[in-house]
Amino acid sequence: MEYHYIVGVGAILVSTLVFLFLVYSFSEKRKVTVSSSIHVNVKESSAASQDGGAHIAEAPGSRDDVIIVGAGVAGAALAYTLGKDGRQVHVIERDLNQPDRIVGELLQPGGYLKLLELGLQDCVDKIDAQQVFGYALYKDGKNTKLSYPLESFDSDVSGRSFHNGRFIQRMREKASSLPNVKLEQGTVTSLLEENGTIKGVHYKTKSGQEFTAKAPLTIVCDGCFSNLRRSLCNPKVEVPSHFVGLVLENCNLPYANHGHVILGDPSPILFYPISSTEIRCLVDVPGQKLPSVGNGEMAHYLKTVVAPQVPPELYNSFIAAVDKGNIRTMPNRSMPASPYPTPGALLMGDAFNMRHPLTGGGMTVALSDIVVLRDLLKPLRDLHDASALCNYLESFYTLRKPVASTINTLAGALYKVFCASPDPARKEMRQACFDYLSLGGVFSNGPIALLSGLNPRPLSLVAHFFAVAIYGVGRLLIPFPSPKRIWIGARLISGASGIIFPIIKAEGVRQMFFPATVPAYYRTPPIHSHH
Ligand SMILES: Cc1cc2nc3c(=O)[nH]c(=O)nc-3n(C[C@H](O)[C@H](O)[C@H](O)COP(=O)(O)OP(=O)(O)OC[C@H]3O[C@@H](n4cnc5c(N)ncnc54)[C@H](O)[C@@H]3O)c2cc1C
Repeated sequence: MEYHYIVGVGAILVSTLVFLFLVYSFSEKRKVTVSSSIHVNVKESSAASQDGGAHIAEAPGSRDDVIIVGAGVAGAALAYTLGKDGRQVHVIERDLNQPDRIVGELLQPGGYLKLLELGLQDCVDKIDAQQVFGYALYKDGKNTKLSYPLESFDSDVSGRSFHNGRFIQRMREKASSLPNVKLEQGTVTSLLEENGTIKGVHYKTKSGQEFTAKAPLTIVCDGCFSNLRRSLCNPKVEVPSHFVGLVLENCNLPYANHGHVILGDPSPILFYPISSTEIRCLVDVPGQKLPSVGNGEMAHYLKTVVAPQVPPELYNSFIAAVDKGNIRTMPNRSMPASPYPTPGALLMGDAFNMRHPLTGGGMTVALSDIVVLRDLLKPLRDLHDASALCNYLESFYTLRKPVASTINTLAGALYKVFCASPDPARKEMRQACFDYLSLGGVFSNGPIALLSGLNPRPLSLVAHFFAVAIYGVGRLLIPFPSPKRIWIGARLISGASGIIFPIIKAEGVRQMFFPATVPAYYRTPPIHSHH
């Protein structure tokens, strides 16, 4: 064990030094320019303004400061936050009934800290939410427990898992309890654009009536299937896999109040509690195509391929859940943030940025972004000077990066490492990752602090990622390196680089590692805003 520790510590040191050197030389060579120009995709959004003619009624009482499209996790939290800061907020949500979905059920402790900062922590009360204290990781019949480093926090600080719809309903109620927040049911059909500035939205109520709502700032939070983001960003969506969701009843998790990740074949299987009596199981199915639920292929797949890999304590409940037949699926989408800063509008939540849900990071990123935006908007009394505001808010894209890019990169990289592969180098990397985390101490605390959002630092992420790779190589080469082992080791390192560097590149090297060198970082609030 001691020898493993020494290899591990050496691996961390070497990886940090090598990475610092690489980043330094990369950033010297490549001057990444962050465009400060205002880019509006006029073609797409002008269609919106054309039909914004006289036949559509203007919503009554439109003295709103902010329109929020969508009252999901991001929209509801944002509505409360801006409402509390005294803004007149108009939220338009397609369906105000309690959602029933398999997404957004595990809030990492870092996300809970953001709820605290926003004063929304009571939204996880009274919904039978379960505290989560860490993860259990399973591979080939072995398992290891990874606790969140929560020692220095109050006892209420932990992860929370719950029914997503209950959580959202609590946040919607809380937002609409503020007199200056108006929550309305309606479907936003398009953005209202005039000369490159977004002035509001067109929306339809359930009865088919069409309205226009106007406000100096429109924040689009219409979620992962966003229809409205097209004119506000360059959406490059990838769908590496799907999650298949089941609810297990009448069983206990091997580690109570922990998430369980099975490093399965072909890819990971997750379990976590969503109430005092229910356990969510999410089975990752790689690729674009899913076995059909309708014709029984999915049940067959779950019983023959997945069930044998489920921990024995959960096996019977897993089979019972498949037999019961309430099988839900969702695409696992990932999309780096790539906004066109547009006067009068902003994207937030999944409409803006997505990452693989393996690490349960989506809500934490959304809530963390809301804190950044709230702090930026706070000094502004008036939001009417759209272009000055847009210019100022470009700093948002850099200020959010340390947290968002760490969580995003970890999700993408961990998903790749955790998938089974016939390639011996990838197999070594996966095993090295499991063994590295099993070492405990700094080897598990560092990565779990990243995953939980408690300490999301990009440099720490890269250091641990390459430490895992170097640890894997060290074990291959010590004590007897053979040519074959050297070859596998070299492929392991190149494979690891091939996983993480493209993700970091998409996140933006400079914004991620040197945010203070991005000019927009220093934008100050516009001074003269006219009323
Ligand atoms: C399978 C899966 C599992 C996940 N698990 C987790 C997890 O455990 N932990 C975690 O932190 N994250 C998880 N995520 C990610 C998380 O669900 C999202 O990051 C989060 O829900 C984003 O919030 P949002 O407000 O952007 O979108 P949503 O919560 O989806 O809200 C969007 C809202 O907009 C409304 N809307 C859409 N279009 C319109 C329109 N035109 N007009 C009006 N309203 C509209 C919708 O009705 C909806 O209420 C998971 C994602 C997936 C796919």
